[in-house]
Amino acid sequence: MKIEHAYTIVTSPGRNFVTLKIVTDEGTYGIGDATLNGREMAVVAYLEEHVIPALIGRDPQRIEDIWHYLYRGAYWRRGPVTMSAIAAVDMALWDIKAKLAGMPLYQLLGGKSRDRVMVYGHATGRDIESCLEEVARHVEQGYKAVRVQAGVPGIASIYGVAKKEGEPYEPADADLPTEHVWSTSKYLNHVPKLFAAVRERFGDDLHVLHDVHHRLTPIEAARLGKAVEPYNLFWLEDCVPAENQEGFGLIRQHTTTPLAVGEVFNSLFDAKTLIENQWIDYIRATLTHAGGITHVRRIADLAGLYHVRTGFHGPTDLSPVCMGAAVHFDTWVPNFGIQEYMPHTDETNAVFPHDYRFEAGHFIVGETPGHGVDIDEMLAKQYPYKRASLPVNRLEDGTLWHW
Ligand SMILES: O=C(O)[C@@H](O)[C@H](O)[C@H](O)CO
Ligand SMILES: [Mg+2]
Repeated sequence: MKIEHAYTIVTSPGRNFVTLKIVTDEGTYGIGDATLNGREMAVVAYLEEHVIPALIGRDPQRIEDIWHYLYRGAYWRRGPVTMSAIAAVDMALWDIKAKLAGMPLYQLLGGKSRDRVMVYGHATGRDIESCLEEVARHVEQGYKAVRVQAGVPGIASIYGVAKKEGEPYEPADADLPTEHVWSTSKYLNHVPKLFAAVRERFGDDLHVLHDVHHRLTPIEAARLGKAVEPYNLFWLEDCVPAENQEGFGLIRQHTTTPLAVGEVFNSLFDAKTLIENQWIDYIRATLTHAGGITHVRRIADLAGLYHVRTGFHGPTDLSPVCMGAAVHFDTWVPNFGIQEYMPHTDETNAVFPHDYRFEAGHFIVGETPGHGVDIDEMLAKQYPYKRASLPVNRLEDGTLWHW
């Protein structure tokens, strides 16, 4: 069996998605998600110019060999563009292998470790009261876990909170990056009040999460972790940027609030020190950005040795292809923690028909052979690419510098 052709499909049914399709000489095909929010076309060029020509004629069943061929063959190791491109190939090849076996992907990985996977949704609001209403709406929909992000008095707009009341939070900006003004002191004073209000209204059982979006220093994050301890967070996410991994060691000395990190990681080596030192509790690397199933499986295995569980990134800026593959992975992986879930728009769901489903705060994996997600290429053509970016923060005096 040979890879006969492969190509990328760029579509924007509400936001941009990049999909790689690999077709074998026997007619079986697989698809992989290659979406890198705000840098989409860099991955398209990487795939089209460098990866696809090297795939033609190879045996699609040799997933492990192709992974190492692409990783080592690039010479320039790691990086989000490279690893997203490799991930898309890997996801498509696992899709093909599972289709050839006539099995849903989770069966190839080792079968079910659980019947359903818990997800968390996003509640955001301009202020505490409107945020609590959004939490209530999620609870009514059956969610057992909710990420809670509210506006802060004195900060005009905050990344992570919906720009318009009642609309879902959209991570990307149209066109070029917007700039936000950030006040660490106002934020740190406000977050404990938000979680006090959440516990007061919803009681002890609801799992609550919070994302800091890399905006604090280690000692500031330590203070926040301590301050929210009474409210028993499921996790505190990306409380500091993770390039300085020892920063997590400092945070750890001060708080028992569980820590999650890794949505911007693209390899095992970004997570290795954090895991081996038991400085984190949840690893958020995604299949799409960290080299696909073949590589994320290695991260999960290392994590399992140190009691670190998975909590994969699952925003709207990853396509249903990634979500579908992730639900199979989550159903199998022994050290599963939770899965993030931001529902896609109806337009996106129509372009990417899929068989995973949401039920009572969980995802239920499908039984279709492969990862269970397809793409309607005719429909995809109706939504041309639009440039998008992620915003930046400045401190109140205009300073952009912030590790
Ligand atoms: O809030 C989150 O963790 C996500 O919205 C990420 O910021 C986004 O997916 C980046 O592309
Ligand atoms: Mg995040």
